[in-house]
Amino acid sequence: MTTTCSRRYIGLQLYKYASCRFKATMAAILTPECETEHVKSFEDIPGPPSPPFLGALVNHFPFGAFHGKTPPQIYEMCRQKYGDIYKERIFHFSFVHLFDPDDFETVFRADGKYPIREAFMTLTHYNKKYNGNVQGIITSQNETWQKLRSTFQQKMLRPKAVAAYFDEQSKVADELVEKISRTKCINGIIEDLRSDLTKFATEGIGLVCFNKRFDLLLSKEENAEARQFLYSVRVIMETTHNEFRRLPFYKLFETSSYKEFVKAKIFVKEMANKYSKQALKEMEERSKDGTEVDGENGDLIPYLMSKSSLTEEEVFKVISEFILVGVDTTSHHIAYMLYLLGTHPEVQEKLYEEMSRHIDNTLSIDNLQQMTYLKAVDKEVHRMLPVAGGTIRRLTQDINLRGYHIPAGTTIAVHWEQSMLDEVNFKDALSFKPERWLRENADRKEIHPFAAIPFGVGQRSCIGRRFAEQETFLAVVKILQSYEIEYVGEELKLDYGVNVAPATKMRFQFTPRNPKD
Ligand code: HEM
Repeated sequence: MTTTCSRRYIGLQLYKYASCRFKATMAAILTPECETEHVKSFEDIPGPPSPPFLGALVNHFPFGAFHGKTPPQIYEMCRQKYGDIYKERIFHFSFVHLFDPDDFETVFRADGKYPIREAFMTLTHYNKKYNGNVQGIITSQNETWQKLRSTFQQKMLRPKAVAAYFDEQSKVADELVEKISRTKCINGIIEDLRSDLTKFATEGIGLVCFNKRFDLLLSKEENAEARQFLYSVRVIMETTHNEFRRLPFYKLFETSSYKEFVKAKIFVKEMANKYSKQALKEMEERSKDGTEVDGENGDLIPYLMSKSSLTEEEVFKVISEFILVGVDTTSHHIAYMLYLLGTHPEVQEKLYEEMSRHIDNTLSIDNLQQMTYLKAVDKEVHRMLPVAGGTIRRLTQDINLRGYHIPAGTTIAVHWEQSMLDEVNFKDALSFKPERWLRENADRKEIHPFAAIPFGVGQRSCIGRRFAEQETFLAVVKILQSYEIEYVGEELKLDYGVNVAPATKMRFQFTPRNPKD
């Protein structure tokens, strides 16, 4: 009885909290007319000099204030100077930069029916020019985006659909462990784990997209297609990043870097098409045996190609996007998790103890679900070393932020990388403390729900999240089952491209838990 009452009480408090927040947010979105006179204009928002035409881009030129600085250094510099909101103009686009979780909440709640995120401009342009303007989930907007998103989401975010890949992903994780045991030198050291983690994540995407293995981890034969594929992904990501802060000459004529991009894109597209068709053929075989194809038995893509209202071109497009955004994100995140575990032996030991308590012989989905410390470690890794430092939204309606009027059409940059390391939001923010995420920790309630959102929020948040989590958990748990790990490389440096990548070699020492290994 007491428990029921206290649950009701907590429920009521949560409801009050949520409705208060909602009212406050709505007030920020829709300011009554009588209050608008106190609202400052968009022009009043402070920010770095943005001279005509090039705008704030000039700050990145040699002798400019931002030259040679990393994006987080630039954001921090501007934040110190202008506060928790500042604006800059690049060409004719205005960007408003935000750092406070309350403001993130206002922006995401104003997302509307079709949240707009205009990133990957080179890809959008490529699709217009070379792909009959068929865009994927990442590059499309409005109704087109909604149609793609809702069709894929129905299957990709369902636990059952993700669980269907567990056994195969588990085998890939075993191969990663085997690869580590074959590669490590006599003293257990692997000089750089990054390429094996990329191969591991590529296998993961191969499974999700085509139910196919590329055999990249253990095969002794050189796989030329895979090599070309990995190279192409790199070219696409690098060009996408580099072109973002350049004049978009590629729209007028094909610059040499854009030509490379197109070549790489065509390669990925052809590969995606080839394997999608193979997967479809296999599905047809399975259907003949009477096996049901429902998109939840590891047959997601063939299902979408044959049973959804999407065209083959649309499905292929989305698949090639998954390949682009699903490999580096997951592999970098696993690298960061191993890095933080490898530099915090006490956390590693606590995680290993939890694993020993939950896993008997073979690792199952239920085991993973029960491991609360593993999930806390994962969250804390995302907080300290996020693969994506933030996201952007183009406002679909006017809002007020921090007393300023922000008109619809403005692009907002939400910098959660800064909010996640801010002492205001997290006690002892620069320390790796997974315990802060445990339910029994009273401080957890103090964490603002929008302060750490590494997969984004709302309808436009990451659609591959569950796959990425399952893959990460499998890799880390299986490695720790066999080895105690220590990071023995140089101080970690980061490379800020489309994703935040480890720029230093990921050098680890693997000490077998069982001395015979
Ligand atoms: C650790 C791994 C990953 C991280 C941290 C991550 C993070 C993100 C973030 C921050 C966004 C933007 C969210 C927003 O704007 O609100 C996003 C979008 C997206 N992600 Fe991921 N992601 C990961 C793995 C994956 C994987 C494995 C896939 C594919 C299987 C994937 C597919 C996508 C897609 C398609 C979108 C665009 C969604 C849309 O626009 O509707 N991601 N991801």
